[in-house]
Amino acid sequence: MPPKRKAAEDDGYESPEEEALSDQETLDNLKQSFDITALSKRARATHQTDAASFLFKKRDLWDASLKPDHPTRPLWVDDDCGIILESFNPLFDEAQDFLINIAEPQSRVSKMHEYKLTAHSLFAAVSVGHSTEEIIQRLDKYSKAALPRTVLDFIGNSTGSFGKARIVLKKTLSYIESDEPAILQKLLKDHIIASCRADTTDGLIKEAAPKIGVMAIPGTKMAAGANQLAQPSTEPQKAAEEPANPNEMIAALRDDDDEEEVAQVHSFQINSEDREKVIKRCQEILLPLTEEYDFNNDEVNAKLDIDLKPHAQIRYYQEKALSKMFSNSRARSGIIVLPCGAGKTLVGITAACGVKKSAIVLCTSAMSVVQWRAEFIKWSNINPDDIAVFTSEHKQPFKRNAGIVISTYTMITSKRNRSYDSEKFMQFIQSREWGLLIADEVHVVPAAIFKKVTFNIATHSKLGLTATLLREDDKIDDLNFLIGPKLYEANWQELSEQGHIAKVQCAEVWCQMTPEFYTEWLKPSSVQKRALLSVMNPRKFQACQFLIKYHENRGDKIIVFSDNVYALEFYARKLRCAFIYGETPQNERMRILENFQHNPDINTIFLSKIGDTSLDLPEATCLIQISSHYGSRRQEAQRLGRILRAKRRNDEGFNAFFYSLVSKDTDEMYYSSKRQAFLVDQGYAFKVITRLEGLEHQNLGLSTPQERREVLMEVLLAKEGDLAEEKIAGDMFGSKFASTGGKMKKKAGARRTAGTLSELSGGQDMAYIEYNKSRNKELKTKGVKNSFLRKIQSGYNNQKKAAKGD
Ligand SMILES: Nc1ncnc2c1ncn2[C@@H]1O[C@H](COP(=O)(O)OP(=O)(O)OP(=O)(O)O)[C@@H](O)[C@H]1O
Repeated sequence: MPPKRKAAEDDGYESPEEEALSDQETLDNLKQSFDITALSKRARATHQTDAASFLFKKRDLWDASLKPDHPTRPLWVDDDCGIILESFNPLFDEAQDFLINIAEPQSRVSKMHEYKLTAHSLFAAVSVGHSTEEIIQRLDKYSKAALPRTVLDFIGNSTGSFGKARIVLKKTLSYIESDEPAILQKLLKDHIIASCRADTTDGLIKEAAPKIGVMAIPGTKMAAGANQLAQPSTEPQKAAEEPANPNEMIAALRDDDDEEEVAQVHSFQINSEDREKVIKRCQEILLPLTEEYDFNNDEVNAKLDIDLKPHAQIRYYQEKALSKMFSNSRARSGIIVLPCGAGKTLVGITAACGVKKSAIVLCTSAMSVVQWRAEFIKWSNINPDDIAVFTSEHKQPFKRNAGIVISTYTMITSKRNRSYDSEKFMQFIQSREWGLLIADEVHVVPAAIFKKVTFNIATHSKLGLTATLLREDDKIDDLNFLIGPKLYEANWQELSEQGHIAKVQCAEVWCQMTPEFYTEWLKPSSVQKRALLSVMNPRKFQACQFLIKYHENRGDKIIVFSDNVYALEFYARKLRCAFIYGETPQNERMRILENFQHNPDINTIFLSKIGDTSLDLPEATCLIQISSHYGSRRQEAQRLGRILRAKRRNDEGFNAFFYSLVSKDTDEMYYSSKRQAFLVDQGYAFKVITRLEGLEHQNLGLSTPQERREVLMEVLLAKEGDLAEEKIAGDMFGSKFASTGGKMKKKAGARRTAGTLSELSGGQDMAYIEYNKSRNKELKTKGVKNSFLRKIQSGYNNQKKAAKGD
């Protein structure tokens, strides 16, 4: 055996010699690597000060540059712009608040969070007011080691060119605006941009810059605007939880007014029809424009009479997200990422109340359109007649000068077979300017579709809403250009700890295939046939029936999801439950959903993938997935979202349950771990249940060989149509994903631990997280009614005062 290297040279990575270790040694080493005491011993032997640093590749570099007080600092930055943040560090909260502004969260498991600095994240950082110096200075403050040269260069190069110029509409005319005239001169040297110039001014247009709104005021308790970030609070979490007194904030603004000099802003006008061309060109020459709407000064478009109702109190994270959009009394286009059920709809409605101009909301399905309309009426004082719904069933525009249109991407973009009424409605949309476009579930919208949307809708600002900025086809970056940068992304675990979304126990239940089904599965056949055999596995059926009984007895309301409609119908009929899929008429859907919500005898419903998104069923507390779409992380997260909004989430010890039933030794196992990757990155752990205790003593369906053979025969005789993916009218994106065949970006696999059902449901040593009820109450009672909107307005009033020279 070759001599082993000395411990002092051991860098934690295998050398060829080490690969030759005997099996026993490898096993011992493996055991050791999971033993924290052994890790510490090993670290001491190699003269290291902590247990983990030797695990990182760049140890030598970090050894040389580690700061003397590094244990008190919360993060590591590697030279590929990766950042690892310790969530147990006392500076965690403020470091996290900062990182969320400048970097992309990659993974946020319980002890370590991973971020990455990207050109887009730095662009977003600059667009919400961070300077290059501030980013470097704060990153250095939190870093355990000196920042690598490559990182400094990357930040310098990216921020040096990003966000320096913006495209704004003033009185419906388009301007390129900047605080630095040199930037505009540089742009005008480009012949394409120069050819799009519309004004004949000699030089540049110069005017007083608008006052920065309340989000940028030092000492503001709530907002996470630029200045607040520049001067971090020592109690960031507290700051987030306690809504500020609006009067104090307005006073702070006034004090501020007296001291500051009036800054200048420079601009030149471009032809409105050349907007896209200029935006594209600026991206090509690495001077991308931010897009902002000066809605307060838009006197051309009619004002929309809309405000939040007094009972609407936006939560701190919703306000944080919105403050990124409205931080200088203008509406900045971009994307807000909040977990499913965290209230993206109210964020969109609040944005519409802030802009107070006609707005258009685009959703992925007609069902979401209905829900958006209901939410507008619930949360805002808008006159219902000012909301026009544009779907295949409704095509009546609003009558007054300003209003809201709610529609689907399909209605706006598909030209084929448009009826006369649809054509008329489209003309209505195309003939006017919109203050705000809200793009719901924006991650599913293909770039080509979104281009059609922007072509059809002349809008001053765009707000994209999503829970998972994830696409299996890796085209997510397109959104940065089509809508704008990501403005905010919330932390799922934090919101669930605070009771805004439910705490969920996730489990993967392995179901052995019955011999006769597995024999068929092993035979050469189509992917779809094998998939159907896996879903229709009688043991999976029994597991599903058992879990339904178990959870109904606990008082849960259960949604069973199946992508495969054949299986959906079979399971639902056999278990005498209602089911909804694409072809279920709207009124029947509503009847089933209403019964599920209010009828104590209807506790389980079956849904096809039409229920994946936007379905607001706060009664649901348990979710069972029997068939799903390949390895789609997006679908897994969205399905989980159906129970994150559980009404009972603040009951003491309450947990929602998410089960994925997987037929053992089939493709389902592979896809299941892929699907879980995103949720694992959000800090969820999946337990694997290999045996459902008590299942054998239950009187379950498909228990006789005769019954099982019959089902097998049915499956084998299933027609092509029964195997095919469900096509949903209005869901133009589902088929797109089918074409990816479940292929996806390489991502970390799921973290799985062994477990039993009783452990999950609290029978054994499950550690329930007790929701802090009083804190949630406190959040509610201390919320300042419509304070956010008042702040937008107060920022504007101060701006007007400044302009008048008050
Ligand atoms: N500030 C708030 N105060 C009270 N209830 C709220 C607030 N924000 C959201 N909710 C409620 O939370 C639930 C979930 O909100 P919503 O449907 O907007 O979630 P979502 O983020 O759009 O989810 P999904 O991505 O799954 O569509 C709704 O019942 C909504 O009324």
